[in-house]
Amino acid sequence: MEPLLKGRNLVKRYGKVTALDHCDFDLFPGEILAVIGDNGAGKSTLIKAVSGAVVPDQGDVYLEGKKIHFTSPIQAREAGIETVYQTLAMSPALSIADNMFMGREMRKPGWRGQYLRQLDRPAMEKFARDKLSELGLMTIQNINQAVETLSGGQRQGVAVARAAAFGSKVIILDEPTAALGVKESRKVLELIQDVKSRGIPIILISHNMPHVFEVADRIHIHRLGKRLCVINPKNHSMSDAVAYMTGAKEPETELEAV
Ligand SMILES: Nc1ncnc2c1ncn2[C@@H]1O[C@H](COP(=O)(O)OP(=O)(O)OP(=O)(O)O)[C@@H](O)[C@H]1O
Repeated sequence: MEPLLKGRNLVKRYGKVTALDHCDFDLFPGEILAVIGDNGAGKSTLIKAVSGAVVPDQGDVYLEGKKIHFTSPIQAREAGIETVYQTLAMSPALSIADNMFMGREMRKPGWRGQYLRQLDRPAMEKFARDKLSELGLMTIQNINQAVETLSGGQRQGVAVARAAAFGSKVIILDEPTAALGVKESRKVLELIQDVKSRGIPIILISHNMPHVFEVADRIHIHRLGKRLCVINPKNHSMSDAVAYMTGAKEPETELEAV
């Protein structure tokens, strides 16, 4: 099977620091791929390099087999790759519906939308409500509620719903459960499974091994700027994964147990 998103020989240097050191990457259709690694291993840089937030110094990125050259995250978004960063990039004072759109607002039909740029609020609210209910997030009662009044888990839910609404090909989640409690993390993990069941592959960066082992189909282990190996969580323990990550143990082959 051909990877949906593929990176080959990616290099990114920041001065003397090599954040990506001839790194390969593969995401296959329909899978949840976790990316794990120690602090500073280069996980965020890798994800940025495949989603247009960083332009690699060397190497190639392919989407559906075609070479791509994203020079901004907007281009990646337009190609169907949505990223939810840890910081969420939401406007707390704006409503849930407004946050769902952020730069992709729906305009009224006809001249009022085209010339006066008037927003089609009822259509936007319906779209936001539909997307949240598709992902089982209808505990949120009021779509016009400001995002700052939501709990951490609900906010993360809105961010994932936004990504799922617009990310037609790939969704990238950077530490989606890092700031959440047990119950809220559970909801986000369920959301991730829901998105997968709708056929959209997910890249999940996380330091939380139980969460990674619960949802991932494959685990890309990153060390010193490159892919060390890819493991199948069914055939490896969490302590194996941590040992590979930290260098306490070496895998037998790069694509071990894919
Ligand atoms: N914009 C930048 N300028 C300079 N150095 C950077 C920049 N971004 C990342 N780096 C460096 O590149 C290396 C890899 O960083 P990166 O954030 O990709 O790691 P990470 O695996 O995501 O780490 P963490 O788990 O701590 O978030 C680090 O040494 C980091 O200091």
